[in-house]
Amino acid sequence: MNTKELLSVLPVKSIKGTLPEHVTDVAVDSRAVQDGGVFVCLKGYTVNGHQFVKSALLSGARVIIASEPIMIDEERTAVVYVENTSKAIELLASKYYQYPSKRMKMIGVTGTNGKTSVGNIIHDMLRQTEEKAAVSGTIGFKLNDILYETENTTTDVLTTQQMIAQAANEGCESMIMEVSSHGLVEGRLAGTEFDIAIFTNLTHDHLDYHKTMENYSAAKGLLFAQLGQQLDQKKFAIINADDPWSSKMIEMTSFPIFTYGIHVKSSFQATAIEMQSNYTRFQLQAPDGTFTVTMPLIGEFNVYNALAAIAALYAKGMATEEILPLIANVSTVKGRLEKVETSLPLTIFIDYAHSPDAIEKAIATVQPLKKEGNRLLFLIGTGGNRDRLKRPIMGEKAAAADYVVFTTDDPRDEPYESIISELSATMPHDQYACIGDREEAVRHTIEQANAGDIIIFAGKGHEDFQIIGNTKYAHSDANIALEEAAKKFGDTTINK
Ligand SMILES: CC(=O)N[C@H]1[C@@H](OP(=O)(O)OP(=O)(O)OC[C@H]2O[C@@H](n3ccc(=O)[nH]c3=O)[C@H](O)[C@@H]2O)O[C@H](CO)[C@@H](O)[C@@H]1O[C@H](C)C(=O)N[C@@H](C)C(=O)N[C@H](CCC(=O)O)C(=O)O
Ligand SMILES: Nc1ncnc2c1ncn2[C@@H]1O[C@H](COP(=O)(O)OP(=O)(O)OP(=O)(O)O)[C@@H](O)[C@H]1O
Repeated sequence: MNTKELLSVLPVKSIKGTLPEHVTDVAVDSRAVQDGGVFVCLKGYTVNGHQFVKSALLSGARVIIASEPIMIDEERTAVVYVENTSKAIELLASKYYQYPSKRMKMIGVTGTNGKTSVGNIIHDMLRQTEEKAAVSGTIGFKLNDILYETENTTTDVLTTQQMIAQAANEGCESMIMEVSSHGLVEGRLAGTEFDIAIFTNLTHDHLDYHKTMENYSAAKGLLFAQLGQQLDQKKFAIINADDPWSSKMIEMTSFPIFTYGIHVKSSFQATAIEMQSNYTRFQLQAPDGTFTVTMPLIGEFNVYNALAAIAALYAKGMATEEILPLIANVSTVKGRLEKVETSLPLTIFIDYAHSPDAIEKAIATVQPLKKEGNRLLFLIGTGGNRDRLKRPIMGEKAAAADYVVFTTDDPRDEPYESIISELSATMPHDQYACIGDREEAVRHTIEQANAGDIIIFAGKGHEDFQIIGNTKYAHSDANIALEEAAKKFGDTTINK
């Protein structure tokens, strides 16, 4: 790209050295710099990117964008000084990738729980219609059925623009993005023009970062503010009317709103909900009529997720009648109350619940499936070095199960003891165990289970690793559970 054109979006303080006519790439990580590229030095939480200029130069950087003095040979590499490099990359990222979000319908999903579920349900329904679509979020970046790994739920601004450009270049008509509150606050969505913004819910999580629920709600609200002010465009907000924070989100935008809910009168309202062990049926009042919806997703929380997804497709221009066969065929989302297929005399679910509300919802969904005389066993862990305030509340919610195993999730540098003692601090009954090592905890859960029992292994969902210290170790709740259960129940026909 022409260097002057790229830099034209920046409020530049000064330039030292001679700018090359063209640059080949833009990078914020010295390890990703291309020969002839630009390296932007970002001050992170852990390290200061200005320290890595040498390594960027070795990889062939021709332009350094910095806010701190850089001592280099300006003959070969120019230094562009700006006030704030984090702000600079917000402007550069979309300029470099040519504002790719304008070429697709962009659907953003925010909320404490349900982002991955709603995003993947919408993506699955669009793919059923043969529409080319991409989805990004906690599970990764899925484009044309290929899944690429990503570091965060909402990736850094440069990766975000690069993914959107890749999706647009490969002919996608739509892209669904999970939008985290961290991503919004840190400008990772700068330059992303959303057409549809969805709010799932707001409950206790991430207060280590946001401190108060007010701050947390303001962060989520940014997605709706980011719909912008060009009111001649066809944009929509889709809001869970049953959530007490819904009015906060509604206040943030002037674009038309579709609400959804079960208890409050909404544009898309579910009534007469019938829950079965492998499907859910409900009556749907939609703006274009009343319909019966049958879907293979279970639990009241999935009724909310389905309503949000139906409303998104409606806002995108489909009639509700056309959407119903799609929701009837939708696949279960990986690691979200996902049943493990096995001939063992146990029902095992793998789930991603790691907030108090998600734990409550997962247990409430599965309890009614239990037969008389059987128990629901619930294993729950939580991450180390993260929101500690939520731990006792998680324990309190987990107590609704008949037997609880408290363990760790990604303990990182935190000792097992503090994690499990805080999780179990509010247990009102004695039917529980505290086992720091997650593998041992999974095996213990199976030891405790009797034929006919139901088990939920929560917190790891789709993840196939555990982070202990700084290392990622391979870990699968399902594989360990099946191996242990096969020993106990003498079953050898494991099919996960
Ligand atoms: C607290 C936080 O948000 N941290 C994010 C941040 O990391 P950081 O500030 O520590 O980065 P850093 O390591 O100090 O690096 C600073 C700069 O130096 C550069 N560098 C670094 C090393 C090197 O050799 N060369 C080099 O150039 C880095 O590329 C970077 O530009 O920038 C990284 C790159 O974008 C993110 O991956 C990282 O997310 C970490 C992994 C994280 O755990 N974040 C959580 C809090 C988060 O964002 N979660 C949300 C919500 C999830 C949910 O809803 O549950 C999410 O969207 O994922
Ligand atoms: N709408 C919902 N309301 C409450 N709980 C939900 C909802 N949808 C899913 N859950 C529960 O929360 C867990 C996480 O769901 P999901 O991954 O869809 O949420 P998320 O917002 O993407 O989470 P994260 O931000 O951690 O990636 C699920 O495994 C399930 O237990």
